Amino acid sequence: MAIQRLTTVEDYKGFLDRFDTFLLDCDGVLWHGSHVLEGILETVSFLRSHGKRLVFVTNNSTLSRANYVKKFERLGIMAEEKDIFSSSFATAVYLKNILQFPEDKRVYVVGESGITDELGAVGINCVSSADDNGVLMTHADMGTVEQDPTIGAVVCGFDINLNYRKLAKAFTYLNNKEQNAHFILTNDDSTFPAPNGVFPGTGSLAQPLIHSLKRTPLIMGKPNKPMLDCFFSNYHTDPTRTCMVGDRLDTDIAFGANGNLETLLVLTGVTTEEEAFAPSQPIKPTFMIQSFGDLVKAKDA
Ligand SMILES: O=C(O)[C@H](O)[C@H](O)COP(=O)(O)O
Repeated sequence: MAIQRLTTVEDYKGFLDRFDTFLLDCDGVLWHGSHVLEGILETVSFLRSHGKRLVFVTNNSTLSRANYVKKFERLGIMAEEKDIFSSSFATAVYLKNILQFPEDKRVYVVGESGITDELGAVGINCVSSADDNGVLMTHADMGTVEQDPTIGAVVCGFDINLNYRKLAKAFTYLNNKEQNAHFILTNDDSTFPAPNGVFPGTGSLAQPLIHSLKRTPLIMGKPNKPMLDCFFSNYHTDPTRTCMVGDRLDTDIAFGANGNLETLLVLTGVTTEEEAFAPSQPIKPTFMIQSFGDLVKAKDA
């Protein structure tokens, strides 16, 4: 099916009339870091005033839902925890409900507070790697990294303070065949969208572990099945009236397509128009728009 390009006020109005619920990716759609993209605040208010439901679906694991609420508020967007669905939350739900993670085991977290907070909120004991932030490792230290029999899983998310000491610990826990700890990535994004371009993302940061262990981790985030299953068990939306909006074909648009939803690609993030239209591109959005913030122009229709 050809991608429907939305460019006129009539296109925007026709598009909005088709849906009641929008699942919105965050980085690259709403904001870059702490910079809200043009027209987003107005579009969010306009959609809500017309009874549209907005759910924010993000692979970014660095904040808990409680802290996302604060971030949204700081940026001028009202949101409640129930409106936010993140890869950290999905990881916590998965460990608790699907793996029934044992109470006497702990999770070693290579990542930021979003993961430890969400795991803690469902009663899972964590060992945060944040204690090793900025702690350099020497060759002599290599003999000091010890096994920890209480570790039942290692969860890796985005970690701006990733270092060799954290990798050495995660490797040691995961390499113990008897312990057989679960290996979970919050998401597999190759790049991380920032205000001035893209940087290595969670999937790239986890490569040293994947390569050295020769183990395939379970990947929670978009577009993978665990996130999808977790989403549909937590939110009951009519799939025919729900649209997934994102800036990446390989995560957001694939996520929507895997859930049989229609999709809208925005061009304010990672995927370019050329990539989306490339004949060799297997993942195609239903719709494409320059920016989600353009939709407020439907007011004038
Ligand atoms: O590497 C990452 O963690 C991701 O690139 C990033 O956090 C993506 O978040 P999203 O676009 O799903 O909001």
